[in-house]
Amino acid sequence: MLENGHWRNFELRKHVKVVEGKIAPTLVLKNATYLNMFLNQWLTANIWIYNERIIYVGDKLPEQATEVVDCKGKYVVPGYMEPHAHPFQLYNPEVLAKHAAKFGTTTLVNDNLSWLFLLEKKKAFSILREFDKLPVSMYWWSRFDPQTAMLEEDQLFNTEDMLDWLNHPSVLQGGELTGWPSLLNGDDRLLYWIQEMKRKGKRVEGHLPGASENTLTKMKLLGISADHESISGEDVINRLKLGYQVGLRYSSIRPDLPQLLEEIIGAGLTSFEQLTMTTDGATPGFYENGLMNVCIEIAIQQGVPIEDAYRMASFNVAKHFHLEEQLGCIAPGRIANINILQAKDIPHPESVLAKGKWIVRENVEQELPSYINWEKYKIKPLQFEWDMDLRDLQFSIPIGLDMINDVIIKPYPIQTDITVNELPEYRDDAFLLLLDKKGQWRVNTTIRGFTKSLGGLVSSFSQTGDLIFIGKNKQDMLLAWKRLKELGGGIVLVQEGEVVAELPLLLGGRMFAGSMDDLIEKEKELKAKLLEFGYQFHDPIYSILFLSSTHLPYIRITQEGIMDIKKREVLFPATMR
Ligand SMILES: Nc1ncnc2[nH]cnc12
Repeated sequence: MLENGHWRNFELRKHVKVVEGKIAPTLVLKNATYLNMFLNQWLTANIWIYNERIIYVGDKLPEQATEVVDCKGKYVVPGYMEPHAHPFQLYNPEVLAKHAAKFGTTTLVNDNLSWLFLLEKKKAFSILREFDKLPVSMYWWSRFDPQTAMLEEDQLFNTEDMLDWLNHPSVLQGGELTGWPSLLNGDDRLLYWIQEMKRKGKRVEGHLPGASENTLTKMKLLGISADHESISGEDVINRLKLGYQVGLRYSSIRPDLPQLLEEIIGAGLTSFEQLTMTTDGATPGFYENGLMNVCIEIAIQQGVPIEDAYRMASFNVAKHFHLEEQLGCIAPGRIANINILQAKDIPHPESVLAKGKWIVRENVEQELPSYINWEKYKIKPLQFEWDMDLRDLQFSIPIGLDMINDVIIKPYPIQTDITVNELPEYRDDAFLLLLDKKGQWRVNTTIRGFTKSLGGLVSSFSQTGDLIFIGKNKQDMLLAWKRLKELGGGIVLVQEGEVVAELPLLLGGRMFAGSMDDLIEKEKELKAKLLEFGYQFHDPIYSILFLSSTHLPYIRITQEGIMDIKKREVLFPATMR
């Protein structure tokens, strides 16, 4: 069995016997025109697979094989790799992996932040092992900071645990480093973690939107390997120049890939070796047609040479993470993650193999079992042993949160009377409350731009797992809370005393327990309702998630209180209940 990308000695001996004709391959892809990454050419060969591994690629055919598939006239490429997944965006990592695999993305390199909030370290490591059983290759990051102001940050981020995380064989990178300002300001603990990561030969991902040449240079000196925050061709080229690996983003909040490619190609760039593409944790609806297959299609359309388009979503990713002996190419010894295409320039595979297992076969999806027993990890519907009431809905502070776009928020002086039970529709303000999931504290303010008329929203999906309430009407907000408790977590919308939309998140209050297709439908309904009630932007799920995210400007609502991001100062502390 494949464990962390390695096989046991006796299995390696067996693999050699397959080449010697003493053991039959489990699958042979005959007459396959495949993209050879080392020659950067399409070659024709027979690809022998034994269980999870590619054993032989060449002219010979075995005397026997369990299964032979004739690939004449087809094109065969390595399974696609998403280098930068946030696998907890309403979906859960298992469901995301299965969905991605249907479209040919069979490796995900995943954010670990939600594990830190959901499970203590031992349990988290145990669930990571369970993820090794998926046919999709699942790797992880090790975050260095919670990207919010937390009351008990040291419990999640301390050197002892960090060293265990960065030593973990499934962990390929540190970061993404959203807390880079404190690194620049002299945080030597952070620098130590980064250096340890680099000593292990692993990468460190930056998070450097808008960084100047000066900042990019300093971050390189401090150990940052890569960055995916470019929003212009110039950003991309500035990063490439300094030796960064650059991720071109195509996500629900920043679908920049087409423009980035147009600009870098326009600027004369002809080498794509240092580039990857990422969907950066898009919200479910954005994934309707897949992940990296969609990015490759865009790259081809924008004029990237076809071979480079595939490389950006496979071999370049593997090389960046030092995985090229295992993934990202079709050659002996690699994990059998392989896509079969009907044409070179159509990256949407008609057949997908992951660890040698059919995920899709001639456009027919294969049934996959459930691999993760969430109950075992006590990741289940939320239960609240406390209640809330009108006393929690007291608003008096003078500063509110003004949404500039999906994720940028500025402070504003509140000029509306917010001591009332219902805020009038002709004022933009809505009540905003962050309520401790354990019922100990609360932070009350207002928000502009999220809704014009919605009575009440509650969400247990949030950065820290605490509850976010937004609404115009206190009774509707209380009813939303009541429904959330009945459901055991999720997002609930109430209008004039009626629940008008709900999205149950029964796995720890932050992840959907059903299929990706159902989730996509539910998210669409929720979004349509929010637009109806005057949500002004594109991605309400991200707006909710990032309300507490201190890596974004200018003001946030956190466990500590209302925070001024630039000054790193709590403007109005949380109230004890
Ligand atoms: N920093 C971040 N945290 C969580 N989800 C994200 N999606 C994109 N960036 C993210």
